[in-house]
Amino acid sequence: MQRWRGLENLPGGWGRCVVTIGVFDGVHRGHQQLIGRAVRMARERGLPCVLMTFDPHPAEVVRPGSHPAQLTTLRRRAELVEELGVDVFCVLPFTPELSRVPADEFVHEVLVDRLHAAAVVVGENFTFGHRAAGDVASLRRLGERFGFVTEGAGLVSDSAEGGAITFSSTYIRSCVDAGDVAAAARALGRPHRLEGIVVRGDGRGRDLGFPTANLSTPRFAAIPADGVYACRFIHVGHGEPAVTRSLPAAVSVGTNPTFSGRERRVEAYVLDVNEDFYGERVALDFVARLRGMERFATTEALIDEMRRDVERTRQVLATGEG
Ligand SMILES: Cc1cc2nc3c(=O)[nH]c(=O)nc-3n(C[C@H](O)[C@H](O)[C@H](O)COP(=O)(O)O)c2cc1C
Ligand SMILES: Nc1ncnc2c1ncn2[C@@H]1O[C@H](COP(=O)(O)OP(=O)(O)O)[C@@H](O)[C@H]1O
Repeated sequence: MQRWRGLENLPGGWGRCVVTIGVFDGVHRGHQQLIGRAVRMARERGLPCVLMTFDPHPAEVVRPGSHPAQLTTLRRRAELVEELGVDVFCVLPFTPELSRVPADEFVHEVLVDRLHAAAVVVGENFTFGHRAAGDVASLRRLGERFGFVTEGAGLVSDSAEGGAITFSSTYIRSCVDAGDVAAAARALGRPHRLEGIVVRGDGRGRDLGFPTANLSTPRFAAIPADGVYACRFIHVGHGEPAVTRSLPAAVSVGTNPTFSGRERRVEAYVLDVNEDFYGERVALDFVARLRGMERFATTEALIDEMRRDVERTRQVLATGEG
């Protein structure tokens, strides 16, 4: 998969392509169907499939301070869409100028002049251009004029829930925010992943018998509600070839009220290992919520509960999808 930032450096002799456009935060099951459709159309026509996305999130540019919690970093989004068969991951820097480009001008300049779109695939609720004036109908009209096909794909619902839940990034953010990581995983088609770098904490964990890797997370990362979770701890080794390990972990999200902490922390006790993770880039896949964050009267009571958390983590990950 090629990765482009902006449209200034397209390869020479760039021909036609199939384009799908969106923020695609989470690359959830609805996104997966849409992208799958674009990839199939591209294959049928013998053309490359270009996925166009934006950075930063358009909401932040249109209404500063309104950046939604981010389900996937740009790097993770690229990884996930590559698995779906996308040929080009194209990131358009979303600037105030771009937000003011009228819909028809965006189509003409970006989709037609630059990308030479033969087909454009978007969700049926897709809007674009200044004041979100462009929609699937206007895209279709412009496509007839400029010679590309438009496909407005239907939104995908969860059949297990009787179609009551339509998959969307907003719905998944609310699941994560409420700590319902199982519902988030159903909508994503995989557990919600939080990435981070391991930093120093208060140096207390080891004395408790549970050293924890404290994660420093990206600025807008979607962090599950305070509580204790069974997770998979993902660590990519430094060897050649790099080996990725997925280890069971009991994870605490919260301010450590037992010790009257103030900062909200994400800490992972990785089961059955004793290893230095400081400075490492790691990730947590949130599989199940075990309980809420509690303030214990004594350190011993906390330790007893952590032992139970570890046992439940073992059980959940042995029987579940983890
Ligand atoms: C599985 C697990 C469950 C935890 N549950 C709680 C809890 O309910 N209440 C609390 O105050 N701290 C809880 N903690 C956080 C500990 O207080 C924290 O790991 C300890 O203070 C070490 O902090 P440090 O890594 O900054 O040294 C939990 C930690 C783990 C790993
Ligand atoms: N099983 C383990 N799970 C998590 N971290 C571990 C484990 N074994 C060793 N460590 C290391 O110990 C550190 C945590 O020790 P801890 O006493 O909790 O200090 P801190 O407060 O700095 O996190 C981790 O950052 C990691 O480098």
